[in-house]
Amino acid sequence: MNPPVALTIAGSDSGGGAGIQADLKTFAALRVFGTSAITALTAQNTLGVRGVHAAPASFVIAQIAAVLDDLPVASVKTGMLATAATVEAVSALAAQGRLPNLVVDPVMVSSSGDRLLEPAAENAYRHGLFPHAAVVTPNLRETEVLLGSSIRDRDDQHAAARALGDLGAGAAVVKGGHPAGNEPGTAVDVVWDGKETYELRAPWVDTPNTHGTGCSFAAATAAYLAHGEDLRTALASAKDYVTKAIAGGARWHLGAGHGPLDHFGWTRP
Ligand SMILES: Nc1ncnc2c1ncn2[C@@H]1O[C@H](COP(=O)(O)OP(=O)(O)O)[C@@H](O)[C@H]1O
Ligand SMILES: Cc1ncc(COP(=O)(O)O)c(N)n1
Repeated sequence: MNPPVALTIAGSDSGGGAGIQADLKTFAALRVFGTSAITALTAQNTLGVRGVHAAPASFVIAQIAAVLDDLPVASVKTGMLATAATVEAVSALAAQGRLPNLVVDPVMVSSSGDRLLEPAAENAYRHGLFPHAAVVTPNLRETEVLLGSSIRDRDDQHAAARALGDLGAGAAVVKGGHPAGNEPGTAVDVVWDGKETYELRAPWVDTPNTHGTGCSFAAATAAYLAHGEDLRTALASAKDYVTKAIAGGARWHLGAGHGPLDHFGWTRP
């Protein structure tokens, strides 16, 4: 029997914690056959990004087309798209309806603080890609950049999720994995589902090992959509999966910086 197939369009993290590597591990852990189109190589580890080498947008599209022309892709996730040209080219494919169940994680900056997106690409996200997404999943900082407003508390986080929805995505999640928006002890993400906002809540895990949390949450959402779950269920399942992977990663020490997550439950007691 065939497994469901998902496609990730993202950057490579040589350190194995985020990007394409996190996405393919997440897909495999959730029993989805993963395919990939690589937008950029990064020379990266848990401490930071040493270099970025972006692929030409035309070759990103060539990879996507090769996958779509042959395999039954049920959902698509975008991560680091690196350049405005790539955001625009992927948006054009999405506009043709070729990217089903599209989860857009608008990666801009790594957890180590390094830029992963040309500033010129921000507008292409707002007006090009977002209108074709089933769901967009920015973190607090990315949301502030995209909306040009600051998020100081939970009310702001709810208003921001709604404002992102106004840009045309089917749904929006403002992830709260960064302390500013969090009540102590809880990781709160706010979802706008097209009608109302609600919260995804999970226990806060006290750990430096959060490299790849956003990638893994978005990839898990795409994986559950590929399994046929509706969006609300897929987001709840993805939140549960990423929380467990973070809790697992808190039990190991890989690298001297922000370490990776435990995608396969290897550290489970
Ligand atoms: N230390 C943590 N404990 C529990 N959940 C976390 C923690 N850090 C992040 N999360 C969760 O991981 C997911 C990814 O969020 P976030 O880290 O904000 O994304 P990004 O990696 O894009 O910055 C969200 O569901 C968020 O609430
Ligand atoms: C290639 C690549 N893509 C994405 C991220 C963001 O990582 P995070 O999920 O921690 O925000 C990263 N550091 N590197």
